[in-house]
Amino acid sequence: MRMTIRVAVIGAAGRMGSEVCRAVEAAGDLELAGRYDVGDDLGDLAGAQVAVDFTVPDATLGNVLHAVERGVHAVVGTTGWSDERLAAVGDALGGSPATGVLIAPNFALGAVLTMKFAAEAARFYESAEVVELHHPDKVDAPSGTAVRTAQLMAEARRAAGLPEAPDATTSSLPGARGADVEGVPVHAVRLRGLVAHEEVLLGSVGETLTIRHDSFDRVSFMPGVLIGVRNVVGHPGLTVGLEHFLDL
Ligand SMILES: NC(=O)C1=CN([C@@H]2O[C@H](COP(=O)(O)OP(=O)(O)OC[C@H]3O[C@@H](n4cnc5c(N)ncnc54)[C@H](OP(=O)(O)O)[C@@H]3O)[C@@H](O)[C@H]2O)C=CC1
Ligand SMILES: O=C(O)C1=N[C@H](C(=O)O)C[C@H](O)C1
Repeated sequence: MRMTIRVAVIGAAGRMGSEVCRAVEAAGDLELAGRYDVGDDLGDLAGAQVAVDFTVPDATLGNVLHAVERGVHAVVGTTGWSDERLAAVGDALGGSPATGVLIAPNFALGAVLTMKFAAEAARFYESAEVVELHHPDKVDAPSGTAVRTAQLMAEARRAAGLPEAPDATTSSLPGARGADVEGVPVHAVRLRGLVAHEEVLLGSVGETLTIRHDSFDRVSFMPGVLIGVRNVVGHPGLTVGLEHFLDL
């Protein structure tokens, strides 16, 4: 029989954090030990074994370090992770080698598969662009998922020796061609009514391939978050991306 895992949620009053609290409370093998939001003292994280963080890019590193220093595993969905910030987590884990941290830009299983399929397909096409579409209350652009998708595609294109994608643009309004993520243009749409959506566009002469994922409800992220919580306990060190817990 599986032991109950005690979970603390940081950002518990937010859109994702409140959904995570509901999912943890509904899971028979998990116990919601504590809810924390802005201004709260994280203290001992209510004796939790795993802290789940869905806060803001400026707060998440501090929260993760707080957890790791106390030997509390962390599952992190907050975006805005740079190589420097990831390295800081790695350094902290050096002093707490039994602790695991999972940082994933997207916990929706379809979004994880989209990233995988996009990376797989990228080397076969001349042109590659990413469009992400989100609710207008999102504070960062482009989305962490879109940046990761573009990075994976760029890596695959480089490995295959593909040249730069064709683009004859010589004059444009600022932003018209999107953000340049390692040579892959990423476009961000903010629209009331949307939740989280991504389209990967690939093209060669005479054909295009579109890979699209839609999260219509934040409940779509919960199976992935719970997989993260259950697996991070047995995976010491830093894991980036839920795919590593899905045998992908
Ligand atoms: N990986 C994934 O699958 C997903 C990732 N995300 C990411 O998760 C993050 C949160 O998204 P979302 O829930 O929509 O955002 P919300 O703004 O709804 O929630 C964030 C919550 O964190 C609180 N908060 C801010 N600072 C702190 C702090 N220092 N300590 C504790 N709590 C704090 C906010 O309080 P206040 O509002 O008062 O500032 C708010 O309640 C974003 O980075 C988003 O991109 C979102 C969906 C899926
Ligand atoms: O803010 C959101 O809503 C989301 N953020 C994550 C991201 O930036 O990739 C994941 C998902 O797209 C929803």
